[in-house]
Amino acid sequence: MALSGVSPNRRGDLRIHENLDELKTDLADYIAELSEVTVKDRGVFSVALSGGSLISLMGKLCEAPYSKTVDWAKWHIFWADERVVAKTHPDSNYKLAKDGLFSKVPVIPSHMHSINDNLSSEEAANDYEFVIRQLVKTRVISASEVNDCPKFDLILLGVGPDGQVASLFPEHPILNEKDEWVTFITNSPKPPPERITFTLPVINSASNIAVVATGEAKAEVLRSILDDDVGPNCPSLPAKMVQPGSGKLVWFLDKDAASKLQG
Ligand SMILES: O=C(O)[C@H](O)[C@@H](O)[C@H](O)[C@H](O)COP(=O)(O)O
Repeated sequence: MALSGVSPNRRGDLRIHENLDELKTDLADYIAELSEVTVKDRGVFSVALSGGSLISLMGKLCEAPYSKTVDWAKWHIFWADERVVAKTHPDSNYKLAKDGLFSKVPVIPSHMHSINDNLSSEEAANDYEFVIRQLVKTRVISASEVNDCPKFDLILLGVGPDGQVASLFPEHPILNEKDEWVTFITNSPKPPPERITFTLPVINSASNIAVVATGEAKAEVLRSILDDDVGPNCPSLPAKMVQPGSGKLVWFLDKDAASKLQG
């Protein structure tokens, strides 16, 4: 595997790549392997995605060998955050993932669990939580052994330059949400304003979390998130609050994004 560095970090494993091509290959290998192991174990693979650059960075999954070797029919796809717009709108994370990935591989359309785009933000969040609850009952999504949360097999996240993950933004009161699985915001600092998002307890209950960040514009915030010496000064960076209970956390970075990390 062409990596310039794989090192354990107190916030998870850091995989730092020489260039985007290496990162894309490593990310595709990682997802394909988790899919294989999980399908063998549970018969399904529940994966939740964000939007942004993550989707194009996952693009190799649609190429050989992954396009043929991954058991796409066993995937159940969710959105860790979604913009409350029509599914056909250019801002839709569902549309981004469908156009960029899932229209190119044989996933089962009914396994793409997108939000109901006919509802208000609040209703869409409640409805999405209900959908997830039903799928926990039928074991499509596992249940956490330690709390009342769903346990997704894999949650894939990007990071904003402000330390945002999913649609959890710095200083926002929903960072303290403990009871809901899915919540909503109507004042996102990044447009569009209306979004639904998984809450931190749901993200942190996943079996595996992969955070993917590339480019120099992310270097400063990644230092605040990952380096121990700057830790205490930035307590409310959402990406820093991604700390799985018993699951595994892996950071996929390119060398520009990792350029300010000290340790
Ligand atoms: O809907 C969204 O806005 C995304 O889900 C968001 O959480 C994204 O992942 C980050 O903002 C990073 O985006 P980039 O990788 O494009 O910088």
